[in-house]
Amino acid sequence: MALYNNRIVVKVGTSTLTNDSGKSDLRATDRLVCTLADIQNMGYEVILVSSGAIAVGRNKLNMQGRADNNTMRMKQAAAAVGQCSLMYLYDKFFGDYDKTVAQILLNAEDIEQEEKKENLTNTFNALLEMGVIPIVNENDSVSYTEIESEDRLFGDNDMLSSVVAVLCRAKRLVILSDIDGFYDSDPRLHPNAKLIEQIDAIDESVYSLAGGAGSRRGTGGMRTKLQAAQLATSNGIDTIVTNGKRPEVLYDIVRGGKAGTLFTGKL
Ligand SMILES: Nc1ncnc2c1ncn2[C@@H]1O[C@H](COP(=O)(O)OP(=O)(O)O)[C@@H](O)[C@H]1O
Ligand SMILES: N[C@@H](CCC(=O)OP(=O)(O)O)C(=O)O
Repeated sequence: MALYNNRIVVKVGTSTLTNDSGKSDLRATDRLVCTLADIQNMGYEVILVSSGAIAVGRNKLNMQGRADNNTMRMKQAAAAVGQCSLMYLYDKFFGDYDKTVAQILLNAEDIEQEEKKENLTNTFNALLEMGVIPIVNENDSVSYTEIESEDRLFGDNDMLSSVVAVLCRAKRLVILSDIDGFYDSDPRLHPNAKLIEQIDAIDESVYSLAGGAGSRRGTGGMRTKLQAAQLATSNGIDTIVTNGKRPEVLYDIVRGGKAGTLFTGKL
């Protein structure tokens, strides 16, 4: 089935939305929101997949010092609180640019069942038709796949964003990270690492260049981004990994320009 040429899915990670002390990075969030609102004004349909619920919730609950900080129940509790705060912030910032947002929380089962999948697609399409910006996250409080595991198909918001892009038949998926793109080795460990501008086939040799998460706040690292890119590109969706600290590159990206690393879509 054909892709929607003007539809774009943007995924943003915790490391872009929060600072080193775990608090919301308001300037980064506002700049991202402004760019997305502007892109929508230019005639594009925008879906945002946003992480950050656990980090924001932990901060709000002052959980940093707790010994049980990392237990599943505490992470899920933090997500329940943080998801509220995150959406409050998005609603407020997008509202400043005259935009309406919607919250969609998903689990793997929601995509696996044909009927649920169809309902979900209809909801996305109806929202986009009305000019609403859907904001998606995994429903962390009832499912722990992405909190717990980096290897599951649905195990990370990188993968979730790819699943959403396929479901909504978006032309492009942009994964905003805390780094400029995909390098020939992890730049945090190898300072001479070189950015790869374009990858046309994601095979074992590409996977062998990817390492794990860079910050305490990020999860998955480049490996989950490659898995996400593999699913999206095999459905014809161009996938771009670039730095969330410069959301303005999205203006170029929607027009087909280069930024970060492009994984070319093919059917
Ligand atoms: N080949 C690679 N190229 C770029 N970054 C890599 C590579 N291998 C591992 N990484 C790490 O992946 C991190 C980005 O992923 P992650 O920590 O999950 O953050 P986020 O979810 O915010 O994108 C980078 O900061 C980097 O340290
Ligand atoms: N669903 C979790 C995020 C999990 C995740 O994939 O995080 P990240 O690596 O920052 O994109 C949350 O909202 O905290």
